Amino acid sequence: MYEIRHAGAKGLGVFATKCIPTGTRIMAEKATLAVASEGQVFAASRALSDADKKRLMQLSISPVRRSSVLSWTEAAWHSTRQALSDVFNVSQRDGKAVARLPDLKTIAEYPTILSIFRNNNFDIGNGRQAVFDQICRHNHACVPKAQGNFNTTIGCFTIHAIQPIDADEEITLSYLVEHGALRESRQSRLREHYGFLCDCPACDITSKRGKDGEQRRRQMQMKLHAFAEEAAEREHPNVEAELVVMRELIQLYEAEGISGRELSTLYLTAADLAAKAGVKEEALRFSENGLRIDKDCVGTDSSMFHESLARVRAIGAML
Ligand SMILES: C[S@@+](CC[C@H](N)C(=O)[O-])C[C@H]1O[C@@H](n2cnc3c(N)ncnc32)[C@H](O)[C@@H]1O
Repeated sequence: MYEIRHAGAKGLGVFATKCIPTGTRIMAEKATLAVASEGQVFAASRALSDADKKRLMQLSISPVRRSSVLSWTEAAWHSTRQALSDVFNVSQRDGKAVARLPDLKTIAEYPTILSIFRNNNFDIGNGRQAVFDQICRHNHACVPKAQGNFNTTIGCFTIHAIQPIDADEEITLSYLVEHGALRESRQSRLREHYGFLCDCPACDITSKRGKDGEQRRRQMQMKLHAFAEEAAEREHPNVEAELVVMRELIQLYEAEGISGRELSTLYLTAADLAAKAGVKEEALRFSENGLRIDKDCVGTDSSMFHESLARVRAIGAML
């Protein structure tokens, strides 16, 4: 249902080859390389098979990072540290074996490997980051068509359509953690981490869509701030007031086209508040919406979906 092809100035991208309905699992892929910290990238890359290493080296590098951030000093530091830890581990194991020191070619390509890692890694939970062969070809959009989540049941990172996708349309993900952020903050994070300026419809503030979106996001921020300040001053939670804010936030998110687990979380929080406030019908409706969106984002085989299901059951028990 997809193909990887050129996406203009963005490099390669992933495109739908037919209409993809919301909730479809577009990809499920095992990591080529997964680490708990950047310091482990060098060792992990050395452990790859030739075929995996070749695929890793074909992923994209940010021009910004290649030239200014990564240096030979960094490469030398990581490789020396790795060499020392190899010697230490091997001599720990059998007392006499000689560790294989990295050759010059391996050290020379390390800045490239680290650049590739930084430009392509996804959070897979438990403090680990991973790169993937095909999933890493998805480009960013601030209001994306798809979402990626790690599925521990199948040990794969999955990509699900969170909006209907037309044939030939690009399948995009958001690289950002906070989806309701204002344009300036989104742009500066993307520039700093990936070296590009986003020109997605939400970032084009010369258009009505972009201007309206920015206004909605400003409202989201204001509501969240006002709410946090008020909550900090209160001794007991004001369930009704929290519910009002949640309803407004849901409306703003939906109007902006932000879907995915950000929205299901809002719905489930609102369902919980509605149940506590004794607004039964709304609690049921919000629970249903939250669970449906979650199912669309991760699938019923995901532990994330089962956690939400347990939450909905707990809400049901309050009614
Ligand atoms: C994870 S890779 C995505 C796939 C990449 N385009 C490729 O050719 O393999 C991230 C890189 O893609 C490019 N990119 C992603 N989204 C973009 C966007 N909205 N505008 C411009 N460049 C983008 C940037 O160079 C970024 O550093």
